[in-house]
Amino acid sequence: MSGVHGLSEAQFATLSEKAIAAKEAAYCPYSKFRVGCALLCDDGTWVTGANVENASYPVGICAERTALVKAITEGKMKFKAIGVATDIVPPASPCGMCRQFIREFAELDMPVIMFDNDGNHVTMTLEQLLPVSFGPGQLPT
Ligand SMILES: O=c1ccn([C@H]2C[C@H](O)[C@@H](CO)O2)c(=O)[nH]1
Ligand SMILES: [Zn+2]
Repeated sequence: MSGVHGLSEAQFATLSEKAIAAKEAAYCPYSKFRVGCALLCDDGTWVTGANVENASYPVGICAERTALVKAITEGKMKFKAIGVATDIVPPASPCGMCRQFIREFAELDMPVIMFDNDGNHVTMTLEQLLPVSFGPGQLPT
């Protein structure tokens, strides 16, 4: 496949647009740190999410897990890429909890594409972000 990180040029452009647009839905009155996430599902559909904070701070949820919970509960279980957008430079990367959450549902070579506020991006595979990871395959059947 031609294009960027295994995605077509059009898919990459849409991932960027959707992750950046998803920031608008953030509920982050405490941190004021908006995060948007877009998932490209393997059926070609898209799911987005944003961070949703809480007056009891630890109860808040990150954009990545919001998007994944939406997708999984819509029956979308496989993903080609995940895009994460923030308002900072250089781009933020998913927190440890989200890396493990993504690990449950993604191949280790799935690209995690992080967009900054200057129109630049950094791509890492899930395995690069979470090496020597623990996943469903390690549990006895
Ligand atoms: O990759 C990240 C990093 C942080 N946050 C959220 C959590 C919290 O609402 C705010 C500040 O940490 O940003 C995300 O959603 N994703
Ligand atoms: Zn997180």
